Parts: sequence; C-alpha cells; structure tokens
Amino acid sequence: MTVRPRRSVLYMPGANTRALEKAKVLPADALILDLEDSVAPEAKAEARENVCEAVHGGGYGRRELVIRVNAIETAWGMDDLRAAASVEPDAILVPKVSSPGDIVTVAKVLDAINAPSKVRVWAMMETPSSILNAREIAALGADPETRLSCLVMGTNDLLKESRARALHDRVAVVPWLAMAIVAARAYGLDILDGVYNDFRDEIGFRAECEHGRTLGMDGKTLIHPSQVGPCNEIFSPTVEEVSWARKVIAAFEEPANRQKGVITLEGRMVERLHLVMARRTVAIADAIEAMRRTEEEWF
Ligand SMILES: CC(C)(COP(=O)(O)OP(=O)(O)OC[C@H]1O[C@@H](n2cnc3c(N)ncnc32)[C@H](O)[C@@H]1OP(=O)(O)O)[C@@H](O)C(=O)NCCC(=O)NCCSC(=O)C[C@H](O)C(=O)O
Ligand SMILES: [Mg+2]
Repeated sequence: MTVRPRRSVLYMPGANTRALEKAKVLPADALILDLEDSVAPEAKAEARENVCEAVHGGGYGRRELVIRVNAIETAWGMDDLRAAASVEPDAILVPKVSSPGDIVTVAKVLDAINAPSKVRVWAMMETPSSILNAREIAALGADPETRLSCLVMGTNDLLKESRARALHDRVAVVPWLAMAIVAARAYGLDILDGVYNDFRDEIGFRAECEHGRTLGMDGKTLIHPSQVGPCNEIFSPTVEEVSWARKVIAAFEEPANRQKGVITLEGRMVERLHLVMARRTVAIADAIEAMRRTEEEWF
C-alpha cells in the first residue's frame, strides 16, 4: 500500500518571496503557493511570476507543490492556469468550486494545453454550493481524467457565505466538514481541514488539529510556519497506534488466523476491517519515516 502523507499543508502568498524561500526548509508535507485571496489585485501578475519561478527553480525537496490559481472566470484565472501548468506543479488548487463543472472545465483546459497527467487538481470546498454538491464533485475522483485527487476545506469563505459564527467548537462548521469527508471517502479522495487564523494561539490550534483528525481529516491547511510542527505531530499515527497496528497485522499472519474473519487480540475483537485500517496506519508511519530520512540526507 502506498500513501502520501498530507498532514501539514502550508499556504503562502505568491507575492511574498521571503515566504516562498523560507518554505524550502520548513517540514511541511505540502505547500500551497497562493495566487488567490492572499494576493492583492495589483500584485497578481508579479505573484504569478514569483510562484512560477519558485516551482520551476525547485529546491523544495520532497514537499508536494500546489499552486492555487484564481477562479477561471476572474480576470486572472486563465493566465494563472496556463502559467501554473507550464511549470508542472504536483497539483493546481481550484478556488470557489461550486459544481463538478468547475473542475471539468479546468481539467479540459489542462488537457488542451497538454499539461502532463501528473499535474493533479485539488478542489476548494468553500462555497455553500460546494457543500450541497459535495457528492457530485467528489465523484469526479473516480475518473482519473478529471485529475481530481484532493478536497480542501475553505472554512473562512464558508463562514463568510453562511454568516455563521466562528466559535472554537466549530459547531456551525462540523456538518459541512462531515459532508465533505464522507463524499471524499466515498470516492477515494484525500481531504484537508481549513485554516486556523489565530496563529499565535498554539493551544487553540492544537485542539482544532485534534478535532479535524477525530473527524477523519488527512491533514490541515496552515498559514504560518509555527503551525507546521504541532500539526505534523497530531496528524501522525501515535507510537501506540502503530504498535497496535503491527500487532493486528502479525496476528492475522499467524497460520491459525489466516482463514479467520474475526479474532481476539488482547481481549478485543479484531476483524479484517481492522486489518485494513492497521495496514494503512503502518503505511503512513513508514512513509513519514521515509520522508524524515530523505530530509536528513537532503540537509
Ligand atoms: C499571517 C501572516 C500574514 C503573518 O505574517 P508575519 O506577521 O510576517 O509573521 P511572522 O513575522 O511571524 O513570520 C515569521 C517568519 O516566517 C515567515 N512566514 C510567515 N508566514 C509564512 C508562510 N505562510 N509561509 C512561509 N513563511 C512564512 C516570514 O516571512 C518570517 O520569515 P523571516 O523574516 O525569515 O523570519 C503570514 O504568516 C501569512 O501571510 N500567512 C499566509 C497567508 C495566506 O496565504 N493566506 C491565504 C490562505 S488562507 C485561505 O485563503 C483559506 C481558505 O481559502 C478559506 O476560505 O478558508
Ligand atoms: Mg477561501
């Protein structure tokens, strides 16, 4: 089983060259180089150049590189998409998705300009329509030609559009997160939680990471370098989880259990569905360890 950890996914404004440079040494699993909401209209063209230069120039090691473009119907959208595709990032993040058509249109443009199929598409779930259409949007993930591989929650825009209150328990946000999570899982997509704006509040941030992980998120989008470490920690399988997962795998490998659907392990019922979960836990832990080793060699 191969999995790509996406625990920590850090945004940075495309206009901020210092941040683009600094990100090369931050232990984030993925970086989103933003051309959209963090970039003022008068800085859009320059940000596009910075971001393309950064991706083309490389130096980001094992980090997944994602460019967030402006929506295709905006004045910058098509130029962003063409420029982003030309430097072949791992993915292009489409903002303000409302319906499957928004993703299909982007995929068609990418095909028309012969962007290699390794350039995937990620979708921002941040409009009320995206939540209502979560199933249909996620279903595109079943067709590799649409390139869709990940959903990203845009909780700031959802709060704005819904006029809900941004409280620490996220009472208004949870139903949207849950709808998007089941849609992602139904069609084999990864899904990332929204950002925590109060970046100096580590306690609140940690609580929100735990909350996202409990709901089933694969990782969290971030806005500041200080958030990367705690986020990696919370979205990594714990030592206890990995140890239990290895025991489950070993138990089912015993000759007496190979044909069994259910066994007892340390007083607990364990079924083959737990074996599937255990294999995933170990695969993620192994992938994290492999990334750590690569990083050591890199520096
Ligand atoms: C939030 C910030 C504006 C804070 O910036 P600043 O006050 O400059 O922070 P610091 O002085 O603490 O910075 C310390 C050093 O770290 C670098 N830095 C800061 N942020 C980043 C980053 N995101 N990536 C890489 N490096 C970063 C600074 O350059 C300092 O470096 P040095 O000078 O060498 O010490 C700022 O953090 C920021 O701009 N964050 C990202 C904002 C962003 O991208 N927003 C858009 C995405 S969020 C969103 O849109 C969500 C979604 O769409 C929704 O609807 O919810
Ligand atoms: Mg947004």
